[in-house]
Amino acid sequence: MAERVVIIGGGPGGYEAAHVAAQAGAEVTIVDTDGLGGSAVLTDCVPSKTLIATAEVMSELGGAAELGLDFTDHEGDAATSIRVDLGKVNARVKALAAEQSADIARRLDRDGVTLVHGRGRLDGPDRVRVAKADGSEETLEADAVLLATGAAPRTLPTAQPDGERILTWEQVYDLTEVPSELIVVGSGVTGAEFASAYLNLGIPVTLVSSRDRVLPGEDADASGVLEDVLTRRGMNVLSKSRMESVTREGDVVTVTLTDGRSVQGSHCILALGSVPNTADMGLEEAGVVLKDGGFVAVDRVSRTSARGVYAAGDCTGVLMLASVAAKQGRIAMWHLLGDAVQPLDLKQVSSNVFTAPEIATVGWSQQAVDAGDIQAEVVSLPLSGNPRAKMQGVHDGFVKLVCRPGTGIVVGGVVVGPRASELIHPVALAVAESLTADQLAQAFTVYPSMSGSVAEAARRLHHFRVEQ
Ligand SMILES: Cc1cc2nc3c(=O)[nH]c(=O)nc-3n(C[C@H](O)[C@H](O)[C@H](O)COP(=O)(O)OP(=O)(O)OC[C@H]3O[C@@H](n4cnc5c(N)ncnc54)[C@H](O)[C@@H]3O)c2cc1C
Ligand SMILES: NC(=O)c1ccc[n+]([C@@H]2O[C@H](COP(=O)([O-])OP(=O)(O)OC[C@H]3O[C@@H](n4cnc5c(N)ncnc54)[C@H](O)[C@@H]3O)[C@@H](O)[C@H]2O)c1
Repeated sequence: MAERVVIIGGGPGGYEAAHVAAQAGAEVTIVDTDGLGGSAVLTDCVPSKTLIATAEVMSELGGAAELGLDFTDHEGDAATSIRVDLGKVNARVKALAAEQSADIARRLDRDGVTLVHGRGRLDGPDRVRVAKADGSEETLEADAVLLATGAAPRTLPTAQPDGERILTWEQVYDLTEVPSELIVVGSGVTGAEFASAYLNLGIPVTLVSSRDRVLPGEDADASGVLEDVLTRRGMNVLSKSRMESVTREGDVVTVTLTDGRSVQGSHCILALGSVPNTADMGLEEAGVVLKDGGFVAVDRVSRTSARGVYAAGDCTGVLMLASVAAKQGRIAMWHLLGDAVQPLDLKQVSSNVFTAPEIATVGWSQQAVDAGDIQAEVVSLPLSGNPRAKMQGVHDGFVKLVCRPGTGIVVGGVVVGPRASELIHPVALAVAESLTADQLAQAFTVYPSMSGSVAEAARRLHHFRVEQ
C-alpha cells in the first residue's frame, strides 16, 4: 500500500515536498489555510520582489542623466515627471501572486495531490485533525506528517498594526496612495529591502535600526556599501535606535525610541522578524520538541524528535529562505521514501538581499575567516574598475572570494552590485563542486561583462608555483 503523507502548510516547504512524494507514488494530502504557495507566494517573497522590480526601474531612471538622457525641456523644467501609481503597482503585485498560487495548484493537481482547506493540528504523531472554515472537522490518518507551517510577522504589544498606516510587510500591498513619509522599523533583510524599494520609488524614508549598521547579519563591507548608497540617496538611517512604541493620531504615525527620541511620518512598516506558526498545533503532545522561540527542532534530514514527523521551512528557523524550505521539504520526502539523500548543507546556500545595490552571498563568510572558524584567503575587488560597470554608470559594489589557502578551493563569496543575484551563480557553482580559484579564473567571461570581475578576483588568488 502507498505511504500516506500529510503535509501541513502549502508554502515552498510543503508543496515542493508534495511533488517529490507524489512522484514517488505516495498518497499525498496538503492541508493549508491561506492558499497554495504559502506566505512565500502570497505575502512575502513574490510580492516584495514584484514591488522591487518597479522600484528598480525607477532607480535606473534616476541614473539616466549620467548616461546622457535628458529629462528636462528647453527651459530646464522637468519635461517628463515619473511618478509611481502605487494602486497600479500593488494591483499587479497581487495579480501576479494569485496567478503563481493558481499555477502551483494546477501542478499539484496534475501530480494527484489532494488539497484540504483548513487549519491542521497533530492528534498524535500519525493523525492530523483539520478545522475547516465552515466549522466542520476532518481527520486524516498518516504514515508520515510534514510540518511546513511557516512563520508570521512579529509585532509588539506597544506596536500593533492597524492595517492602514501601521503595517506589517503583509499589509503594504493594500496601499493605494503613496506614503508622504515612511518609517521602516527593523534593518534586517526585510526592513532593508522595503526601505530601499520605497526610497527608489521616490518616497522619503527613515530606517530605524537597532544595531550599529543595517543588515547586521550580512558581510560588513556589503552592508557598509549599502548604507552608504542609501544615505547618499537621501534615506534617514537612525542607527543604534530601538523602537519602544508606534502610535497613530489621525494621519500622523509616531515611532518612539527607547532613548526617548521620536520620529514622525505618514506610515510605518514593522519589520521586527518572524514568529513560527507552531502554537496550538498539538506538537509537544505528539512528541515534537520545540526550540527557543517555538521553532521545531530538526536534524539535517528534516526529522523532528517524533517518529514519522518531519518539518521543513520557516517553522524550523533554519535559514529562513524559500529555497531552503523547498530543499528541506524535498530532503524529508527522499529520506522518508528511502531515496538517496544528502543532508542539508547550509554552506552551499546562495542568498540575495534585493536592495539597490543587491547583496548576494554563498558559503563561508569573511566574518568566519576573521573569527578563525576557517583558514582562508579573502580577495575583494571593487566593481568600479570593471569596464562594463563604467559603461553602465555603476559606481558601487564589489566581488569578494573566499578560498582555502593550500588547495585554492573556493569556499565562499559575496557580490554587491546590480543583479548580484545572477552574478553569484558561478561562485555558488564553484562552492558546490569544490572548484579552485584557478578553475574559476580559467573559464572565459564575455568582454565587457560584470562577471569579468568574478574571474579577475579569482585570478588575484592565483599563486605562482615556480619550479626549483
Ligand atoms: C518580506 C519577505 C521577503 C522574502 N523574500 C525572500 C526571497 O526573495 N527569497 C527567499 O528565498 N526567501 C524570501 N523570504 C523568506 C521566504 O518567504 C520564507 O523562507 C518561505 O516563505 C518559507 O516557506 P515555508 O514553506 O516554510 O512557509 P510559508 O511560505 O510561510 O507557508 C506556510 C503556509 O502554511 C500555512 N499554515 C500555517 N499554519 C497552518 C496550519 N496549522 N494548518 C494549515 N496551514 C497552515 C500558512 O498559512 C502558509 O500558507 C522572504 C520573507 C519575507 C518576510
Ligand atoms: N531576499 C530574501 O531572501 C529575504 C527577504 C526578506 C527576509 N528574508 C529572510 O527572512 C528572515 C527574517 O528576516 P527579517 O529581516 O524579517 O528578520 P530579522 O530577525 O533578520 O530582522 C529583524 C530586525 O529587526 C530588529 N528589531 C527587532 N525589534 C526592534 C525594535 N524594537 N526596534 C528596532 N529594531 C528592532 C532586529 O534587531 C533585527 O535586526 C531572514 O532569515 C531572511 O533571510 C529573506
